[in-house]
Amino acid sequence: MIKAPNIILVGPMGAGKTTIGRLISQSMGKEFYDLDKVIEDNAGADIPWIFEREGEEGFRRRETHALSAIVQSDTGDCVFATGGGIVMREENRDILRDNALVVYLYASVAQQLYRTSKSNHRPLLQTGDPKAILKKLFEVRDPLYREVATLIIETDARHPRSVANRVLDAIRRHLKMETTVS
Ligand SMILES: Nc1ncnc2c1ncn2[C@@H]1O[C@H](COP(=O)(O)OP(=O)(O)O)[C@@H](O)[C@H]1O
Ligand SMILES: O=C(O)C1=C[C@@H](OP(=O)(O)O)[C@@H](O)[C@H](O)C1
Ligand SMILES: [Mg+2]
Repeated sequence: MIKAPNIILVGPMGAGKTTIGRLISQSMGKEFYDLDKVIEDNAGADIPWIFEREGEEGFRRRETHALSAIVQSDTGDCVFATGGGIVMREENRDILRDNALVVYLYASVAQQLYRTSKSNHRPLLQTGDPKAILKKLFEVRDPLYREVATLIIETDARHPRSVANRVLDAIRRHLKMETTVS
């Protein structure tokens, strides 16, 4: 069995990072960590509260601290789901590139909008037109997701299980290629 590195999922809000991360961790028999949950556990408060009391800057500081603490200190290889803004800081992008096999879950803005429409747990989408906000974020972040990605998986028009299977197949192909080349 080829020892897989940490698998880290990146992508916009609603791409399915939390959902798919849990599914692939079960299939791979690995621990699953959702970085947003780690941040909330560390803070003893939920993300809307952190944004409210410490601003987005305070949340980003917590996000970088959680990422570096959990990814670099981790002993076994795990599956991590990150928050959609993880790629905004260069130091986060360096940590991702240096410590993981990064999977970019691509979703169109239409799908992002549809999949986030029922949740009010995303502060960035509570203050204005969510479609316009998601579009603007996507223009800035899509190139950054591609910069750190080892693999890119399309999620539109695919059920979570189908996306998870495609992620697993792509990881297996990548790791096999790596061992044959090295
Ligand atoms: N491939 C998919 N097809 C349909 N719905 C999805 C898909 N992936 C995730 N979802 C749904 O979209 C919502 C957001 O998923 P989530 O995993 O929280 O995304 P993220 O962590 O990337 O923001 C959830 O209700 C989830 O069930
Ligand atoms: O895109 C972003 O900046 C954010 C995405 C959220 O995670 P999900 O991508 O899991 O919704 C969460 O980290 C926070 O609300 C900020
Ligand atoms: Mg999530």
